[in-house]
Formats: sequence, structure tokens, C-alpha cells
Amino acid sequence: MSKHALIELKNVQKKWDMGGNATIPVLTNINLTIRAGEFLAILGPSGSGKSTLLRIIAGLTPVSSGEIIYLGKEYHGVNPGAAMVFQSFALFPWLTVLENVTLGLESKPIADDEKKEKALHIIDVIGLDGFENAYPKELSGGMQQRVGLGRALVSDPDVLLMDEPFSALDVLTAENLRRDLLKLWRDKKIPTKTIIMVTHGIEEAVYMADRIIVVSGNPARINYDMQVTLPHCRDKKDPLFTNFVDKLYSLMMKKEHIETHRVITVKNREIAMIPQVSAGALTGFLEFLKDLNKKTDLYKLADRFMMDSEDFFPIVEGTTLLKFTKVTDGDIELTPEGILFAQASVLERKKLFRSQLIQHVPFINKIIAILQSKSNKRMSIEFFEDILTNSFSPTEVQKHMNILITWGRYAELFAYDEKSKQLYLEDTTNS
Ligand SMILES: Nc1ncnc2c1ncn2[C@@H]1O[C@H](COP(=O)(O)OP(=O)(O)OP(=O)(O)O)[C@@H](O)[C@H]1O
Repeated sequence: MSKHALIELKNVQKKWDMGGNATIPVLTNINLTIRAGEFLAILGPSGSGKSTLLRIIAGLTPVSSGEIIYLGKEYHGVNPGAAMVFQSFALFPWLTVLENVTLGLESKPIADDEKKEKALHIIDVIGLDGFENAYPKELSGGMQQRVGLGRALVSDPDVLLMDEPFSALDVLTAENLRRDLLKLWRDKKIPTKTIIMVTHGIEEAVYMADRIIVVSGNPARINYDMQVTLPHCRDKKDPLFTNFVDKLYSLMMKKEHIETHRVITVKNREIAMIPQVSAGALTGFLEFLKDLNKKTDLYKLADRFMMDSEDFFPIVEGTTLLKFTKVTDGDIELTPEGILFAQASVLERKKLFRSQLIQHVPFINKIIAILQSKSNKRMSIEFFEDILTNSFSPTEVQKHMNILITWGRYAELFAYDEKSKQLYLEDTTNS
């Protein structure tokens, strides 16, 4: 065991079994040593496997191969030293605050009185004193997440695992809770040795964590592992802070991150997962960049739109995939095609969009070729979904088709007939 290691992951791989012989590899070659005293944030593009990694550490998701070691011992099943906080709070509405928190001790071999005493203590620590008998629906979102935290902390876990714990809260509430949790942790008011948090928020990661790993790729691996050496309490306006955020944005917008969505190959043509963003959002973003009229820091733009990277990156990815924008070193700028698009009339935009789609999204060509080969220029959507099914999960197939249809319709290439569940060629295809 490495010195001071609390948890070690050795050569961990995860593949999802999709039935039959089909598997989807999600994580590969994960080697990670998590030490006591660390606050680790896990960042990565949407769908890269961050939650899967967290659930593997929690022992809630089994690995396909590799070892997970806690305090020097390999474990299978639930990690005895870990407790989890979920984005959705996951409280039982019919139980009071006290009862919900006490649930965190359910599996512990201690007397009921002691359980109650421990629960009351942690309720006090997390700032919910006086709300012991309230029900979740009587509490604000922030207070509900405090209950979620209380339930996780009541068992004095060595490792607190948090899956986007603040993303369902409004900005101010999230800010308060982040600050309070950090204070509890730094002042050692909770005995938790290590916190591991999955987040989409680059700024949130830099604000809270001492170490950040970035997972990405196809399948995902740990591509960056860095220490955040800024002293607490961190000031988000401090240039050292903003530089760190900027640097992370640059890393995360590198080609290998934004273009490593799962790719499948059909007759030697690659099909990559298409960013989930509507043609309208892409258009608005390009217009905005045109008005800015200069290369701009991505993180400043995300800030300006008050967007999390989860919502912001797909827009950036969509415009770079279609070569309307170019990203270098964390800065984004319009390409000549992007400038043309932003200046064009509605009809010209559709033409430009069509041409970029045909050039840069191979699966669009496949759809068109198949529709053209049919005498009625129609084909059931299931046919296209089947092509994607072996390599994408059912939800992803759905999302993929929805976006392809939205983009195809905007470009007036093809459309979808809800009634017959068929894609059909628009007249303009041959224009
Ligand atoms: N139980 C499952 N069965 C099959 N596929 C799954 C399952 N759970 C997750 N996946 C797939 O595994 C991939 C990684 O999912 P995961 O939720 O770990 O990613 P993530 O990085 O946390 O995503 P997000 O940032 O969107 O929350 C996704 O493609 C997802 O659809």
C-alpha cells in the first residue's frame, strides 16, 4: 500500500454489458491513490464516466477488472468507510429530518439511543438544530441537502463521496453550503478524512478541492491529475484563482477532450456522439461571438452566460465540430465560416449549416444516402437507432437521434414524421 493511501484503484476498467455480446467500455486503466486529508474533485465531459468512477469507489458499481483497495484491503461490494451524498438529496419524504439522518446509521451495530444522540449531534453540526422533527417538504432545497449531508456524515465515514451535490441548488444557497462544508472540514468539526466530489463546475472544483483529476476519452481515463495549491479561503476574483480556472478550461477544451466522445465505426466511417445542443443555441452563440469580435477566454464566456460547463461545453463543442469556431489554449474565436454564418440571412445560414453538417458529421451523410436509396425517400427511425444501439446506451441513442433530427431539420436536409416514425428527405436535399 502506498504511504498514507486511504483508497487505491489499480488498473480499473468498467464496461457496461448491453446484452448479447455487446459491451460499452466506459473507464479504462484507472490508477488512482487517494490519501487521507485530500479533497479531490473529479471533472470531465458529460457522460465521460465521473459518476461511474465515484460509484465504483463507493462499491455501488462493480468493476469489470482491476482492484479497489481501502486501507490496504481489496473490497468487493459496498466500501465500509464511505458514505454518499446525491445531487437529488435522495431523502425519504415520509421521514423526519432526525429519521432521515438516523438512516445513515442503519447498518451500524449500535443501540438506538446512541444512534439518536449521534444524529442529533450531526444535525446540530450541519446547522439544522431545531428542524429535527420537520419533514423534507417543509425545508428549502439547501436545507434538504444539509439533511443529505447529515445522513452521510452521521456514520463518521472516512470518505465522503459527493455526486454534484450543489448542482440542484440556486447560486446563493449552493455558495453557502459549499462554504459551510469547507469550514466544517477544514476546522475538523467532522472526522471525515477525505472528500471526493464529482462536479461539472470548473470554478467549483478550484474553489473547493486540493486536487483535481480530469477524466475523458473513449473509454475514459485520468488525463490530468493536478494539485490546487491556492490557500483557503479562496477568493474567486483573485488573479491566481482565475488563472487556475482559465488553465483548466484550456485543458478541458483540448481537442482530445472535446472530440473523444464515444465513437463507433460503421463501414469505416466514424460516428461520434454529437453534442446535445439545439441549432437555435448554436446560432445564438455564434451571433454573440460575432458581436464580441475577438478571441475570448472560454471561462469568461461561461461566466457571462452564467452557465455550468455541463451546459456550456456542448455549445462550444457543437460549433467547433461544425468548424464555425476554433478553440486554442482556452480561447475561442470564429472561423471564416463562423463569421459568414453570423452575418448571413436566415436562408443563407441554413445553406451554410447544411454544408458544414455534410462535411463534418459523417452520420448525416449516411442518413441521406439511405433515404436517397429508397424509392419513397423514407426510412423508419428504428433502422438508424439500430446502427447506434450496439455502442450507445438506449438514452444516448435517443438523444443522438433527437439532435440529428433537429440539426437535419434546421438544415432542411431531412425531417421526422412522428406518425409513421420515419425519417424522410426534404426537397432541398438535391438543391
Ligand atoms: N447502469 C448503466 N448501464 C449502462 N450504461 C450506463 C449505466 N450508467 C451509466 N451508463 C453510461 O455510462 C456512461 C458514463 O456515465 P456516467 O454517469 O458515469 O458519466 P458522467 O461523466 O457522470 O456523466 P454526467 O456528467 O452527464 O453526469 C454514459 O454513457 C452513461 O450513459
